[in-house]
Amino acid sequence: MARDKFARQSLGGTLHQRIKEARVLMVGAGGIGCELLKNLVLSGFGEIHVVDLDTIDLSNLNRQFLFRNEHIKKSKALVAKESAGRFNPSVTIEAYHDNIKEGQFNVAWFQTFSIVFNALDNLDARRHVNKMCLAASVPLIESGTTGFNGQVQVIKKGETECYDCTPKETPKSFPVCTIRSTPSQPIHCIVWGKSYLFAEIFGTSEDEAPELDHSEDADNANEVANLQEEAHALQRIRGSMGSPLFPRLVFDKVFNEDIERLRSMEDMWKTKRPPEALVYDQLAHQALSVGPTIAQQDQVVWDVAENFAVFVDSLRRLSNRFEETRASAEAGNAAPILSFDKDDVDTLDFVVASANLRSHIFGIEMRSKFDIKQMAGNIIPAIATTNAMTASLCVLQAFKVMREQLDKAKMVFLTRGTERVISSESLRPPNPNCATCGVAYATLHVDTKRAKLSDLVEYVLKEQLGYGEDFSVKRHADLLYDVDEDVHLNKTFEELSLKADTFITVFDEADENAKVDVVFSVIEHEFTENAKPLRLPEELKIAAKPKAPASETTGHATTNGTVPNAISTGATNGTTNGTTNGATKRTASDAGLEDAIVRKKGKIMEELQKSDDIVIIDDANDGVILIDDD
Ligand SMILES: Nc1ncnc2c1ncn2[C@@H]1O[C@H](COP(=O)(O)OP(=O)(O)OP(=O)(O)O)[C@@H](O)[C@H]1O
Ligand SMILES: [Zn+2]
Repeated sequence: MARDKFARQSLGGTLHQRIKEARVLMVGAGGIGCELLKNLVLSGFGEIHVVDLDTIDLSNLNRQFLFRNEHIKKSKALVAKESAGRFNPSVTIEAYHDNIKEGQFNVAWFQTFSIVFNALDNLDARRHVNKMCLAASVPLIESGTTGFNGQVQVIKKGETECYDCTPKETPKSFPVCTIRSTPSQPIHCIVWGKSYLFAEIFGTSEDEAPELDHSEDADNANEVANLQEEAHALQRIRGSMGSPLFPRLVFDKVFNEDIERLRSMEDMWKTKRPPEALVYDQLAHQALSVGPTIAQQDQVVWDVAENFAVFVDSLRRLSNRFEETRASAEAGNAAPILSFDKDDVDTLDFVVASANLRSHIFGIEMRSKFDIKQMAGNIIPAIATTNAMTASLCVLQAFKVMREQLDKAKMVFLTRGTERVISSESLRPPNPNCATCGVAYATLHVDTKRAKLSDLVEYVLKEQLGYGEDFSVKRHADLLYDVDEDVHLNKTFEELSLKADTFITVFDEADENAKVDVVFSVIEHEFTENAKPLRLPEELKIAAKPKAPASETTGHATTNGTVPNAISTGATNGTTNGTTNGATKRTASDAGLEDAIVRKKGKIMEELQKSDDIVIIDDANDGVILIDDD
């Protein structure tokens, strides 16, 4: 019996053949990627390319099941290829231990794929692949999970929303004054412990902390100046590290002196409870009865004396480590710096105790070490089941794209706590004002040694594409040309470093009928000597910019930078989406099922017609699986 008999029966002859001939790209071989690669291999996708820049970590093993203990520190992409390859020897897997943003993965390379799968964990890489798929006109299946939530989005140039069509939330940050002067929640005190106190004593200065938002500094200039002075004073105390007085000096500064100064600013506390400074000697006395194992009790909330004991002890542990690094720095190594790491118990204990002491001062609820570890490490637990379900939904959506049934493809959500675990929404059309997909993509063949910017401006843009006088040409934010900036016109592409795979964007600034922005990707090309040294390889028709303002997006896709993708619990809208009433089922011929099987399945198909839920039927007799997720 042919190995792929059941796959063929389940998928239908046409789709099965397409899958076999497909060349697909999977970016990211982590939590979703491992599951997805297994699914792709077992579904019989003919050629799968896997890109991942990372190596395997111990913490990946609980859910990234293509990896085992012996693979730690090895390339994720290469090990994933090795492990998944064994599931189906007729599938070819190519692995790249590299960043997808590298130049070798250019538009021409993306164009060689039938479909691309994103299994990434960050906005930047996701946005990059989104743009490359638009430029290469390849469909993209975007996915992400966070805890129990998952999401799959089908993106096709010109037909659906792209990843950038709905704005994504940037990582959470807090105004400096909230963290340094007026905390009101445990997270404010945790960020203070981690990004201010720990950083000032053992690391680099707080200015570099991503959690701190300095945009309101100008409005609070006086207080910001005071806070800077406090930080400098703390750095002076850092000089006495190693002395037995060090814990007392730090404690008195941040939990007493600075608090008394804040408390004296009466205006600040008219509507809030003023902070209450702590006294070192009092707590030192109470802490005498605290047991030595308190720091190991991570599920209980420690009282003030217990937090004090852990504060002093972790400060001592960290100071010793710092001194050791300083000694080796003097021996010629890098300057001593410790960084916060949720898995480094000394740094975690210090942040937990400092945050809780500060919470106590401001009348904020204290938290357990376990909770603070999650919050300080921005940890949302990754759940293997969510990854597995999301990866399978990616493949089901890919089937629709490959059947050329984009109208049936859906944005799919996984949520917990709602009536339906899986819900879906129709794909939306592109947002005409999207800066990523509301533009035209084109390639430009160029002999970069001979072609000048003037060839692009005069010959291609004005003569061939009909641009007027008001337009500008940029590479990222660098202005190369506009009507007032013509200094580069006589320079060659090479002189302007416009090498292969560079993107050049042309912005039409005409008052009337302006064209949409065009993104050209430069492709190095050889021309005969007399020919123009650059040309458009294909005819390019550029649409006019839309006139109406963008319609309000309802913002179902929100992302929080650390969270892998466009997910927010409240927004997945589980119960109202994903109605499947009236969904048409695959016909027998479409499915390509053999006659006998169709007869056998007649009853099941009838059942399917009645059902309005996702159905997966496994027939134990002949192994046929009918999957319907319309
Ligand atoms: N620019 C990039 N190029 C290639 N691979 C990338 C890029 N950015 C992220 N990745 C990969 O995407 C994968 C995402 O997987 P996942 O979200 O499970 O993260 P993880 O690092 O494996 O786990 P965790 O972050 O939970 O410890 C990772 O393996 C990561 O290396
Ligand atoms: Zn878009």
